[in-house]
This record gives sequence, structure tokens and C-alpha cells, in this order.
Amino acid sequence: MEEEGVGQILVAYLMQGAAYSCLLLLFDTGILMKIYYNLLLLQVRLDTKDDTKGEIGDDDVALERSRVLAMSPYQKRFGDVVILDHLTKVYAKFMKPSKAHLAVDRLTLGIPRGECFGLLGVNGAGKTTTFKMLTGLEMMTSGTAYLAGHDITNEIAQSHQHVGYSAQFDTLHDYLTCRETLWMYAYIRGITSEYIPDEVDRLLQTMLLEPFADKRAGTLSGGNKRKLSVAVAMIGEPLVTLLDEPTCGLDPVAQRQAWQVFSQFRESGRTIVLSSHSMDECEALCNRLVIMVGGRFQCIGSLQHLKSKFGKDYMLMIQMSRNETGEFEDSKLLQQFLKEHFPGCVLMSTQHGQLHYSVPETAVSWPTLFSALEEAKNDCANHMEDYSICQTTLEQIFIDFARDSSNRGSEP
Ligand SMILES: Nc1ncnc2c1ncn2[C@@H]1O[C@H](COP(=O)(O)OP(=O)(O)OP(=O)(O)O)[C@@H](O)[C@H]1O
Repeated sequence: MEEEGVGQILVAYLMQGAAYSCLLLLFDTGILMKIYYNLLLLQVRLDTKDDTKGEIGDDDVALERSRVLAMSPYQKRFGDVVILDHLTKVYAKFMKPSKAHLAVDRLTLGIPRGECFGLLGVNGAGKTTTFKMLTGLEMMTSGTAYLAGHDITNEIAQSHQHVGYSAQFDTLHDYLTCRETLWMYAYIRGITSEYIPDEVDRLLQTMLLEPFADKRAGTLSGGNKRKLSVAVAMIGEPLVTLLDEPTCGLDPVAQRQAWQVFSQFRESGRTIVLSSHSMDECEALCNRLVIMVGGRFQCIGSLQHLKSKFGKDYMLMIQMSRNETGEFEDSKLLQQFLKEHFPGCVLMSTQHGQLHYSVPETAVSWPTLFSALEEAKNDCANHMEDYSICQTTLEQIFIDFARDSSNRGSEP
């Protein structure tokens, strides 16, 4: 410890060693990140004056949340194959917490085996961010998720063995052909060499990619790239497949083919989580779906459940007849008739002699509606050629939620 000695240097080294080890531990265990993220979250909640304490969405969302929260560790491992537990993401620039943006807010949900689950939401609702967190491409800010029984915060590698992912934007290797791409991912997935040719041929065939099998991915059209991405996600028939807008840009034939493949996949006990802007796709494939707005689940349930719960109106389409000169007849009398018989009905649009009405469900029952419309049709003065009535469509429910959120001024 004297001036000429090495004692002081050794002590300094020891102290440095201890200090750096502590720092390493803090980084490796993610404690520093957790502290940083919690501060970010606090800041976001203070900024948005959020006092919901996790009670977000309608009663079905709350019911689903309580179901997941009541799950035992055993159920989390061997029950539902996808479990989101208060999954949250805040995007922020480092050291700029004031610019923090809450992209996904406390999503809580369980998806059982053999279900096709749909994420519906306006642009920027947080669907892609949710997928990215599930696949480990983005770090979660708080909460966690279980995929095939593995907690993705500390068992992400194990969860990857059971998950296929087709990203929204193609992540293909431009210089590999379709066949080579599928071969490569089949190897990565751990399929034994002797089974790979059959698996690759099967995927090329089911995704209608056979004519392009030996073309480089970089030279494919947008739709074919999408098909290849979906084929990559389905290699080895993983237990869970995450599909971010899988049929975006596909022609109608390829789209129908993809739907058929997804349906067979689901029927074989696999689970699919897909995001889509196509209501038809959700109606055709999904057992259950959620509508997401501003990073939160607003409602959840089967298609029929959502229609019965949120469908406030009947959609009435009336086709006017034409006169001798080929012009559509005047609809004034008919409009008058409808106003008298269905109080509260609203004329939404008139196009090419077609009147599109919204009739409140509370105003009339189905039988009254039909008998009044038959009466109107039989009266020649109304010039009504044909009509059709249906329940509110999923699209209308979606538009109502999106409109509500923009009226409230919430994100996006
Ligand atoms: N890397 C990022 N940095 C900062 N903000 C981001 C980042 N990625 C996404 N966001 C924001 O997070 C929100 C959710 O984005 P996300 O891409 O998850 O939406 P989405 O529902 O998938 O939209 P779309 O239907 O357009 O694909 C958006 O407001 C977006 O601007």
C-alpha cells in the first residue's frame, strides 16, 4: 500500500472488477431495462392521464382477462397454446421519454389449440407490434406471453420451435429460389433431410408456387413473394402460426387457395393467429376475433356474437325499377313509405337506382320488416324492383369502432 507498492492498484482493480460485474449482472438480468421501461410506462400513463388500471375494452374483454389471470402455472404450460398476459409495448427514443408512444396496451388473451384467431384493427392499431413481440423481434415493455407453454421472456428459443411467422413485409433472401428458400427454412426448423423434398414440394403445390419453384425470390411478383412467406411460416406444420396480413396482394384464386390451406391447418389442430384488413377473410376463417383500436382490445368474440352484440341496425338494400326510357324511377314515394313504417331509418347512400338504408333493430322486428317491404313491393306506385335485408356486417361494426376512436381523438 506504500507509494512504490502495487497494493493500491490491486485494490482499485478489485473494486473495478466488482463494479463491472454488478453492471454486467444488471444488464444481463434486464433489470436496468425493466427500470427504464417502467419509468417510460409511468410517463406515458401520466401524459395520457390513464386511470383505467387495466380495465380496458367491453365486458367480454374483461371476462377473457379474468379467465387468463385465473390460469394456474399448469394451465399456462399445458392449456391454451397462445397466452398474452398484459402484453405492453412503448416505443421511445433512447433518453427521450417525452416522445414515448404506447403502441400496445396490456393485451390479455388466451387462444386454445385448433383455433383461428383474427386481429382486426385500423392502421397503427398495434397488430404488427404484437406479432413482433411474440416472435422476439421487439422487446416487450411489460407483461409477458406464453407460446406452446413457454414463457417468451425466458424461454424464447424453446417457444420458437413451435412457432411459424409470416411477417407483413417480405423477409426473403432475394438470391435464393423458392425451392432453396423452403429447403433452407426446413433445415433450420430441424426437419430431417429425407423428408425435406416432400415437404418442400407439398408447400410449393399448396401455395400455387410450382411454376416459380426455381425462380429467385427477388424476381417474384409481390403476390408470389407473399405466398412464399406464408409457405415458409407453415414449414413443418408448427403448433402456432402467426400470419401478418397473409393474403394482402394475392389474386382472388390464390386467396381462396390460401384460405383453404389455413382451414385445413386449423382443422388438423394447429392454431393460427392472423391479422387482416379483409373482413371476408376474417368471416371465412376466424373462430374468434378481436377489434383493436389504439393498441387495446375493444371487443372479442365469435363473428355471430359480435354481430348480435354490436349490430344495432338492419342493412336494407332496395333496387328501383326503370321506366320505358331506361331511367330509374323516382323513389320519393317509396322513401316516404319507409319513413312512415320504419321510424329512425336512415338513407345511407343512393347509387345506380339502389337505395341503401340503415334500419334500427329496435324499431321493427324481422316479420314486420318483411311484411312491410312486401307490401311496398306489391304497390306499383313505389317502383320497387327488388330488396334484400341483412344483419349488420363485420365491416360496419369495424367502421363504428374506428369512428368512435377517432371521435375520441385516441391513437392512431
Ligand atoms: N419502430 C417503431 N418505432 C416507433 N414507433 C413505432 C415503431 N413501429 C411501430 N410504431 C408505432 O406503433 C404503432 C403500432 O404500429 P403497428 O405497425 O404495430 O400497427 P399495425 O396495426 O400493424 O398497422 P398496419 O395495419 O398499418 O400494419 C403505430 O402508431 C406506429 O407508428
